[in-house]
Amino acid sequence: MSDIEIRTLDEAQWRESLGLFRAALHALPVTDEQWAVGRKSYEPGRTLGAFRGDTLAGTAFAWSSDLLVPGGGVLPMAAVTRVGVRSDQRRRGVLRELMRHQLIDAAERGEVFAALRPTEPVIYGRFGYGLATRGAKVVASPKNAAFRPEAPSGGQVRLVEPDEALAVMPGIYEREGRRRPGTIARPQYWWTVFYERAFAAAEHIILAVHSGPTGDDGYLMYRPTQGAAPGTNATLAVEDFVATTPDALYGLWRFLLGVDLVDEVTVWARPTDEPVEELLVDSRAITSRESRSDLWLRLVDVPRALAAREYGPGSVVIAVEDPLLPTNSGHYRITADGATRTTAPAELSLDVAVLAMLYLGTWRPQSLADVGRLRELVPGAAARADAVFAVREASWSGTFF
Ligand SMILES: CC(=O)SCCNC(=O)CCNC(=O)[C@H](O)C(C)(C)COP(=O)(O)OP(=O)(O)OC[C@H]1O[C@@H](n2cnc3c(N)ncnc32)[C@H](O)[C@@H]1OP(=O)(O)O
Repeated sequence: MSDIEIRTLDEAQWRESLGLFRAALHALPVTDEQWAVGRKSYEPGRTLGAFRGDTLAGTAFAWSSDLLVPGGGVLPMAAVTRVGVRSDQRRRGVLRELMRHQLIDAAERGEVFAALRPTEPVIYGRFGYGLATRGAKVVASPKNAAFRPEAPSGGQVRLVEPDEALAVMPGIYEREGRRRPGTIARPQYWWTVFYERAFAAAEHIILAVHSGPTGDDGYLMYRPTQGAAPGTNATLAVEDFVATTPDALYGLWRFLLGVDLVDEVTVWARPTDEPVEELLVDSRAITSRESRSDLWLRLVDVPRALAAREYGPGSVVIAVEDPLLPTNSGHYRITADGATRTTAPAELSLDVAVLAMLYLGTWRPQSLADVGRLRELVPGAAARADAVFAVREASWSGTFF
């Protein structure tokens, strides 16, 4: 019997919970001024507190969001964040209780997925989360970045102030930014944390909106950093880059690489399959492309999740093990026509966290079988599953939370 009690925290307790989370990340508590904006980022009913006696020992939070899956379906998802346990309460099961309650709560709300971005990759696999998308950090040197004559010319780019940004960017994101599997809904609370908070603190951020033939269709948010030594140029660090049409995407790249007095442009987490180098006469103007972890996914309702996505040719029967949410455990037949429970013998056997790694097509079943993450019970089944789970373009999330 656990000595930890999990309760849903009310509004009066949110600030203490945020203080605990920030302390877990070695940050100071928020000031009154910061809290005036920060409190607006809390969705009611979704902050959990773990109590040992009267002590708030740990906390976990989630926003109601959704996930776009291969084939275009959009299903409800808990976007989990602000997870922390007091340093003097650690490694005594507080996180385990929080995760268990949070997943049961998500299931009761009808959420098909939960997702997060961990501080450390070793933490969440045991709760059924797996790395489901990867992103590319792209670094460019504008000095050598001459564009090929056939590169898309792009439309108009205009710099905007915070008020206009907040009026147009959420709409652009929903209309234009949700095409790839792995992209998630950004609730109003998200815009509060990532934009309103930065605007209120007068942080140095620049916002640029791209317009094409049908209106606003992309935008950038970046932070310029002045070089430390006299006479050195700035670095532009892009943190949010939204565009779906190639014209908006490459028009924004053209704008970025054309800003004066800049030595380096870094773009955080673009999809891994965008050939930016091919815009340029000298492909080495893209000085590095680093693959990074993006979204960690948890299938909360495995039957609904499997039934929701589209599949490639072939068929395979998988056995899924989910000790934390045992109703998910069982055999599923997956074919180009869909996925259903079955009593047929399994050909592959895997943990629910490994299923999350396959679900958006980022990892091939065969390559995970090769490293022992899933078991091939029938020879050739993993290779068949490669074709079944394959996706047309790389899945990607691109939203930090
Ligand atoms: C989505 C997000 O918000 S990510 C942010 C996560 N928060 C942080 O990183 C802040 C700093 N760290 C912390 O607050 C805590 O150490 C936490 C939340 C990571 C872990 O909380 P704890 O209460 O100590 O975890 P708990 O005791 O429930 O551990 C559960 C299991 O995870 C393991 N575990 C927990 N944290 C870690 C870790 N950092 N590294 C390795 N293993 C870990 C435990 O050993 C235990 O293993 P077991 O399944 O073999 O028994």
